[in-house]
Amino acid sequence: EDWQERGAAVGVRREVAADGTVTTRPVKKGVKDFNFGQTLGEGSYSTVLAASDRSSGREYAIKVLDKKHIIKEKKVKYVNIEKDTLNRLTDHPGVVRLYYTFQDERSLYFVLDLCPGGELLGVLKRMSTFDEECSRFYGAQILDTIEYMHSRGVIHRDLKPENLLLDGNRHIKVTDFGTAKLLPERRGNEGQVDFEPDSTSNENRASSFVGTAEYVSPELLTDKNACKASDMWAFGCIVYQLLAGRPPFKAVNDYQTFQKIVGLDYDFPRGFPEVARDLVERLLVLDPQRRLSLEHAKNHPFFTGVKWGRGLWEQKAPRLK
Ligand SMILES: Nc1ncnc2c1ncn2[C@@H]1O[C@H](COP(=O)(O)OP(=O)(O)OP(=O)(O)O)[C@@H](O)[C@H]1O
Ligand SMILES: O=C(O)C[C@H](Cc1nc2cc(Cl)cc(Cl)c2[nH]1)c1ccc(Cl)cc1
Repeated sequence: EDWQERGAAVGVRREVAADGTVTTRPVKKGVKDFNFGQTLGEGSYSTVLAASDRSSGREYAIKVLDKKHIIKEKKVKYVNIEKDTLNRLTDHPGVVRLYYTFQDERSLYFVLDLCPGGELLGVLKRMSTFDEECSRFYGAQILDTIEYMHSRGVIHRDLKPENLLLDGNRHIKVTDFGTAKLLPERRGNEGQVDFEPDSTSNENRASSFVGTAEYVSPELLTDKNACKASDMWAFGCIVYQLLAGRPPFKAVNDYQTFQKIVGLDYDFPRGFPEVARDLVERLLVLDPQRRLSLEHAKNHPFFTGVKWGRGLWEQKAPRLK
């Protein structure tokens, strides 16, 4: 497919100044501004291609969505949520960056950070399990990014190793925000009690299921309400999976997996490090209000020695062993 044939379109360049102020300048970016390369992967409604900006030479991943398919599959809402969420999460190294969006008569385009390391899931499968040092490093980067997302009023709702990509330095980039929940943007979301019901109340909530069976929180299964603590549940499942090589709740089908979750039916393999076991046990708590908070998780002994903040993102990723 020759991507150059498409028309140019209006995109928005967002600039974040040193003091964090974000200015958006409309720049005319379109298909013609990029050289498209290999296909990096396919989603249900998307193709992701490597591409380079013809003027700067800079490399990106461009996610291309077919408009007809999006409309037919009733995914317009998800695409616009993904765009709005990525536009809210512009200044953290752990979130995949959205540089431009544009469209032409046939497709929508997201110009994103290129993550040449692929999915964390793929790396984990090749390694079978991560050792404690690697699990601590990746666990810390994921937790640091969850803290940032929550501070910006974003609940991801589908955290899982497939949605954790690795950049050129093998650092984490969280992606796939189409099913995120955006809390109303208020100054400083911290400490905000976010048990406010979802935009649609229970009875007329679209019963469309959010999330992926193995990582979905019990509260989403029982009262359909996701909250920030739901991301902490998924985080607990991910830490368990890094060290065990499989998620804690996995059965022959989704229904059986749900049964295991609501029954807290899981156990640790022999040799699972005690300090990590304690962290996971405090995260995989059925009552979201009794689940380990983000702050307490950061201070848990499993993360002893982690330099939180900028240092975490400037250090070399540990060799995968
Ligand atoms: N920024 C990126 N850099 C490199 N590869 C990427 C990037 N974003 C996505 N990919 C890869 O492209 C593939 C498709 O990703 P995409 O987000 O379009 O769909 P998906 O979310 O994986 O699938 P679905 O839409 O069914 O959930 C994925 O396998 C992912 O590994
Ligand atoms: O906010 C904007 O810039 C405008 C549009 C909004 C938008 N226009 C659409 C047209 C179609 Cl056919 C489908 C979707 Cl999901 C559409 N979303 C847009 C353009 C590009 C991308 Cl990647 C997302 C949304």
